Amino acid sequence: HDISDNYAGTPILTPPTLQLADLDVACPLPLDDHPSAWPSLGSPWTHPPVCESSADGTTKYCVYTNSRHGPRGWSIVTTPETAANSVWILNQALNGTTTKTRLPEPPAYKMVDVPGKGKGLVTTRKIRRYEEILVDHATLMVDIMFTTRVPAFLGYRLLHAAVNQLADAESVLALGQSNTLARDKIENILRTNAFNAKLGGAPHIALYPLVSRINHACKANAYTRFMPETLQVSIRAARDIAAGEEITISYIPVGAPTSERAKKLSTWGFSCQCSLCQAPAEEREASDKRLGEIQQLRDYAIRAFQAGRAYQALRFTRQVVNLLAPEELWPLYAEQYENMARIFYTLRDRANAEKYANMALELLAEQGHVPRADKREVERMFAKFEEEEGGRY
Ligand SMILES: C[S@@+](CC[C@H](N)C(=O)[O-])C[C@H]1O[C@@H](n2cnc3c(N)ncnc32)[C@H](O)[C@@H]1O
Repeated sequence: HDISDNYAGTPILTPPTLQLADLDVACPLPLDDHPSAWPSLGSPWTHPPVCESSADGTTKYCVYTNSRHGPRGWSIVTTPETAANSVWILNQALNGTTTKTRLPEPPAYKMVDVPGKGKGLVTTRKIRRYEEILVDHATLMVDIMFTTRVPAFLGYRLLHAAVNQLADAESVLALGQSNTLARDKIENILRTNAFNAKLGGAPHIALYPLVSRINHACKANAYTRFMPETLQVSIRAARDIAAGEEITISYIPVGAPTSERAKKLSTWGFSCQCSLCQAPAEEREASDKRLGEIQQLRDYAIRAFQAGRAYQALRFTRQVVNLLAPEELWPLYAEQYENMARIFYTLRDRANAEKYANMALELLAEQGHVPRADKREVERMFAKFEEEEGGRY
């Protein structure tokens, strides 16, 4: 167990994992491209599946499309089993779950050309901290194993079918393509824009065409939140955002110094034009020094905690908290408060454990990660500590 492994710690864009709940629904039988399988009465899919086999012949991967799902249609490239296990998403939509988020009209954002970055989204009015700016649907999802197991030229055929069968293929085809490794247009679009996600318990990549227009910043003013029950992604403001300001998210976990950031961002094939990456050398050095110190103290705190030196862990964690504000590391507060709660909990200091658990939960609730901060959520957090640290002290 790792002290940083808590539910505040979801990285901002190194795309978080969407874990679909094990729902108790009747599973349709896996459907593939066998001639007897289509037309299929009452099929959840609007097109007959198109399939290819893995190079070793052991696994079939198919394209499944429901062109009426969401604003642009939904295509998945996956195994017949995962597709069968994912039909409940479509049922959820029919039940109205997906449409319950009503965002104010007109939208609070618009797409513009941003010098040096291609397209980007800017706000059309002032946005309050934690306010929801937009909600987007997964439009294309691809099993990660498919990308390595099916021979490339056959794989590209399926990817193109998956996009062409969408109601709005253009929303995908028009996306940025800045990856240097890709040999195919859709592969490039996926490499430039997709998030990691889980579908039916299996790792997939997922494309959210509107979210994909949001550029990266090291001190981002917005963050992503996943809604596993609908596979939607919501973008919320991390701080107050002025009208006309560009909306940004961090593509990598926050808090890394310049050289580490450059290395992580190099997979997107761009040299970062965010304010911190472009800051004068002295400013960048000062920031790197603080970020290095924070990284080190977070590490010390974990090690002290794991070695049973709780008071030392507490001291390091307090120092971390004091260093977060100058670097605008807002996403890390809830995580650090939760760590404080965890340490006090293992020290059997119930009053302080509750105080910090509440501080963490209030932030998480405000940010939309948990439904509310109340006694039940505090008890859930403590039960998690008990499970993870039980018997350690
Ligand atoms: C997910 S897309 C973002 C939207 C993209 N600008 C577009 O025109 O569709 C990622 C690509 O945007 C560009 N980009 C994103 N953030 C950037 C930044 N901070 N500086 C420069 N380019 C950036 C890079 O080309 C990157 O590969």
